[in-house]
Amino acid sequence: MTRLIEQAFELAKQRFSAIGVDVDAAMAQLDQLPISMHCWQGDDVRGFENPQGALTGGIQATGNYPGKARSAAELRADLDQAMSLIPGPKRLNLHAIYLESDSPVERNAIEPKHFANWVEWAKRNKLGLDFNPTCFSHPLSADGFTLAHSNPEIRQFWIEHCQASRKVSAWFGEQLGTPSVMNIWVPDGMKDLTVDRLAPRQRLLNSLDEIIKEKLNPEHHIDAVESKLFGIGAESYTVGSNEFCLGYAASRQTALTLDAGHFHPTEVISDKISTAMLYVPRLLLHVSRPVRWDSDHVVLLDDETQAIASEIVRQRLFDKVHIGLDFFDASINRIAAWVIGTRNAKKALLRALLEPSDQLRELELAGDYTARLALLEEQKSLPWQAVWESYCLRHDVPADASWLGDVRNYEQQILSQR
Ligand SMILES: C[C@H](O)[C@H](O)[C@@H](O)C(=O)CO
Ligand SMILES: [Mn+2]
Repeated sequence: MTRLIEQAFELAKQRFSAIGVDVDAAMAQLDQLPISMHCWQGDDVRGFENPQGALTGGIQATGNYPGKARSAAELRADLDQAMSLIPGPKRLNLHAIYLESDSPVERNAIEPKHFANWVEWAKRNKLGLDFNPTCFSHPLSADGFTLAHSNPEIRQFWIEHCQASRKVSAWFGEQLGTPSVMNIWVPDGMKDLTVDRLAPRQRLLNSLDEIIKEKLNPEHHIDAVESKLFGIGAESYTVGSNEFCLGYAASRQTALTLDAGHFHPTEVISDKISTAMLYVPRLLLHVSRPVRWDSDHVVLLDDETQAIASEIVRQRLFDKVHIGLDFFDASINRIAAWVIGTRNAKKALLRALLEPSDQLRELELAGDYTARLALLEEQKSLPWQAVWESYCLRHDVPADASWLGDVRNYEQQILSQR
């Protein structure tokens, strides 16, 4: 098998070289593009603060596949398993509710020490960490408002949670030598007709200003804000809309988070990257798959995932776009969900890196749209898969679907005992 893969790779290399693509350079670039895997796929966004509590905030993990992680140690073991089947660099994106403590800790009192095991694990596995305050699944978010709440005490509680989260995030960056991107997403919104659409937005803006006012070292911590169109129970009005977050990120020069599931069904974030990059210093992507709505299905190697990857590569946005995933599927093996989604995101990046972008750009500039379309379509069937398989072998992970056997074994031996 290995010999066949290497032979196919050598032939593929020649085919790509014939269209001016340096395969070794493409693979080297892929090695510089970590994907931040989201911890919350492993336990249906429950966390370890109050795992029995309800998941609120208008998001939902549907399905009841057995074997979800019940503790941070189990979640780390599951991540180890998933990561061993995904080639190349990875990061982990943590939510505040994944803290570890012997006694209850209020959200506004979280500290770096509550995440010490995660940092140790990340060091051992040479991973960067990213972070998120958790502004949902809590009694003080029960009426659908947090940072935009009309009650100043509740608002202050969430401001303090986000401020405490920034300290945790900056500590991750300092400990691991790579900045932690901290994404602020709030579920604030209204189910029905909303009379005052301005005041909550004014309050959210003031809260965010309060949160980011302490300057932190950008080598350790990056602030990002994530917009949304609607959530379950917040169908009519979302305080942190796209316009709100784009305006906020542009005026405060924070990063902007674009989630593939947070727009109208025919809108795509691949087309938003180039606009946003004109106004904000950085982007965080939540690569996801909406099916009819923000359903957070496992990422496929589909047209939009490819378009997102192509946009990053064509515009050489390697240092400005942070790639994260955001899906939570509880209807299939959760580890397989991570592996499928992350491998697909990486395949899309590799395919984008194997594109003769300069040639295509020249054709476009010359107005030769016929050749542009012809080459774009022909390149889809170039032997990128041979390069992918060789890339997997170099990283000592299964090149083909045989990774599923590893997941099945783990399921039998570990998950079935939970
Ligand atoms: C759990 C995440 O913070 C959440 O999915 C958020 O990023 C989001 O996309 C909400 O719809
Ligand atoms: Mn998201």
